[in-house]
Amino acid sequence: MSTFEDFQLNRRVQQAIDEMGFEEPSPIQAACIPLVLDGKDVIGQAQTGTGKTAAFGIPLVERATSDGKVQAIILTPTRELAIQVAAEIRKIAKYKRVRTLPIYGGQSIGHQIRALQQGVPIIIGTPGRVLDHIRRGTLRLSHVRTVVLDEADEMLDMGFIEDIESILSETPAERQTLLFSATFPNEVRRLASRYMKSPEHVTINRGEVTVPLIDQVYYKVLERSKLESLCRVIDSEEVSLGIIFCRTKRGVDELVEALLSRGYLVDGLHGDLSQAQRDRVMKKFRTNDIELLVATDVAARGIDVENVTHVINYDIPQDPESYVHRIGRTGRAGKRGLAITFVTPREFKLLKQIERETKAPMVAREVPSLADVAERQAEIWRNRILETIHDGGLAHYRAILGNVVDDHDPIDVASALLKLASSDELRAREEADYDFGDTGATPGMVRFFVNVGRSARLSPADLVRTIAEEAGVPGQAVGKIDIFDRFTFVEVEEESAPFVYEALRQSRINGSRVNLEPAKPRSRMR
Ligand SMILES: Nc1ncnc2c1ncn2[C@@H]1O[C@H](COP(=O)(O)OP(=O)(O)OP(=O)(O)O)[C@@H](O)[C@H]1O
Ligand SMILES: [Mg+2]
Repeated sequence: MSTFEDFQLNRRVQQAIDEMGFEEPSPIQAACIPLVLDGKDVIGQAQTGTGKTAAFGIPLVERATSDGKVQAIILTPTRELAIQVAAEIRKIAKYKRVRTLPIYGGQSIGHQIRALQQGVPIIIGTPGRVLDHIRRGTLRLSHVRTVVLDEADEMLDMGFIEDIESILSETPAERQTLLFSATFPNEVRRLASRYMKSPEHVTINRGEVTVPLIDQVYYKVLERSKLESLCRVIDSEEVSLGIIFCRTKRGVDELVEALLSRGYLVDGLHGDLSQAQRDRVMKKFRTNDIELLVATDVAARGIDVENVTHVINYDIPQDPESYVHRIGRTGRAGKRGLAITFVTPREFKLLKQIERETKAPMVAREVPSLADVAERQAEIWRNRILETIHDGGLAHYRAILGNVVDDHDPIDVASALLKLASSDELRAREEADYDFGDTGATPGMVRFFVNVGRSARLSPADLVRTIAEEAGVPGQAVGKIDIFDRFTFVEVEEESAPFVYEALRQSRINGSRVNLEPAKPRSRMR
């Protein structure tokens, strides 16, 4: 096992690394730091969250001198990543006092020009803005010794390749070129040789591209019940910090709206927002002022936020690479995480392809019923209570309780406090927001119109039993059944009606589609 001392770094660089709390180099750092210090070209591949930034950042800072010229340029695919990489390198450079500067679109160019005039040895930028400065003559790369492409496979992909080539052509031919990513499709490796001189290939994650600390599960969902499924999944998980990925910007906006109106602490991130908005959202997420970040793939690569517990692919990613990077926003730097993927019937093939290519099995899970969610929330609260008792320090609160406990049953007192603390999260199920109106049923019952495809071929008795099973309610809760011609009606006890409704509103029995809706009184054919 190596230590950072083995690299015999400048005392002030070592001091900064110590202060960052890095005790020993991660495998990619152990392998790459000596090579980069040596001036070699490197293609570095290691799993998400394993310290690739410092693997190039440390040697760049170590080698930087103060001659007022740009010595190193790091290119990233997104503005957020440029900002983050700049922040990490600034920490490494804290005592050696090497200047760094992020330059990216959406930020005042004048401000960047003034900063560049001060002479900055390490620049971190997005390709578009870097090219902009080159064309204005405000950024000269003729003394660059090292170019880093972070998320290299993405940078050498269609959307960026021309810009990258233009930028590289501004740098000296004898420069050092470094490529880093968690994924390197073969065609990218081949392409990369055009820009590099006999590169060293460092691959840490042999065989497995995803991080073993990330548990991976999937839920089969129907397109139209996705939102409901998402809420149930979130409610039955203890999500302290999560990222939800959507395919489109519009999808992000719509989901943010829907989740906000249901009381979740969320905000959205995508490329159509102003830079000020993007900065504000990222800041809220990093400081845990929101619990859920809904984002497009703009947040899929490189973003490092501490303690992200869950990544949810609300829309399944379009290729295995995107999957690897998205789920890699959790399970970073040795922590555990859970990756959840929603898959609709049409997308099932894609899921299997992702599973095959990442060689990481995903475990199937059932979307929890409302009863499951209620039980999970009760369990979460019970655990919170036990932890609070265990942590102690309750004397102050005991004093506040005063003689309330003398005059009232302590269980009543505790229950009242739970009601207050859970701010209605645990409200009784019969109080839930289900008003089926007058369905013309026997008192105490709700009458549903059931539409079952013919191919299901169920006898009335079987239908009643199947409905109860699907909804997870007692058999006797689903009562009388009337069949008039093609129309089937069932009566369900009021208390069980929401479960039956939620479970069978749209589902399948024996492979045949079922549709259930509250009956209208006049359709009661007596
Ligand atoms: N040697 C180390 N010891 C402890 N923590 C480290 C070490 N190196 C890096 N880290 C921390 O680990 C986290 C992940 O690092 P980083 O963002 O560089 O990962 P990455 O490999 O670039 O991931 P991705 O592929 O997602 O971009 C960061 O918070 C970083 O500060
Ligand atoms: Mg990274």
